[in-house]
Amino acid sequence: MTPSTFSQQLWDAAEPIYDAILVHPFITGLADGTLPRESFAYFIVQDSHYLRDYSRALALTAARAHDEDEVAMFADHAANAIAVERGLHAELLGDLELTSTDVDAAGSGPVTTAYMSYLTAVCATGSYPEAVATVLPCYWIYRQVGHVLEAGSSPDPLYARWIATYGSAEVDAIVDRVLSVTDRIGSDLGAAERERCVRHFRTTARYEWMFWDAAYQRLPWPI
Ligand SMILES: Cc1ncc(C[n+]2csc(CCO)c2C)c(N)n1
Repeated sequence: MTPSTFSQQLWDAAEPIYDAILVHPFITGLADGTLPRESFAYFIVQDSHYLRDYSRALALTAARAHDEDEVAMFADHAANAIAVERGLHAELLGDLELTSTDVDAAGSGPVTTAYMSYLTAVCATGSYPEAVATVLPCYWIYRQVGHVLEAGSSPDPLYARWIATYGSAEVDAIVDRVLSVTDRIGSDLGAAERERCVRHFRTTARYEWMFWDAAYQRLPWPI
């Protein structure tokens, strides 16, 4: 069956990846509280690096938009990603007894670097629809994962606090807006560009799985 909307077409292309994320031991460990603290710390440290560059990718996306509401929306989300990095992350790092010096000393890991590089490359050199498709899994997968986790929260108060951020109604409204932009763009895309968008979406959805997996393993650079 042909998907009814562009966002549905994108989601269909990445659904097996999303299903794999839900059963990944990082996610099940957050939910039942068995995730080792060291893996969560790796995640928060890497996410601090990620959010700095994700924010810049959103600013590049904003610069490519033509509709001024969309310019304002992506620019606002770019500023918000920095605010999260400064607020929630600083607080969680404090609870983990880590500082911004530790974040800088750890540097960006192999998966973080690959994911950030891909985001930056597409948002800087691709079309506006390609940029939107590339940044979308970050929003959408976190909202869906947030909802699944929110249903049972976590016996660990630190993990419960993190879960509450992404399972919120505020995140729902943000993602709904981005999805309606995606569907608007999709209505007049040619087949070749549509296919490029599907590939970008699938690639960054894969990076989302790899990001959880790297944190679970505390993956170092191999050399
Ligand atoms: C690896 C990784 N992927 C997605 C998010 C979630 N996220 C980051 S910024 C944003 C909205 C725009 O400000 C959302 C939903 C994350 N934190 N880390």
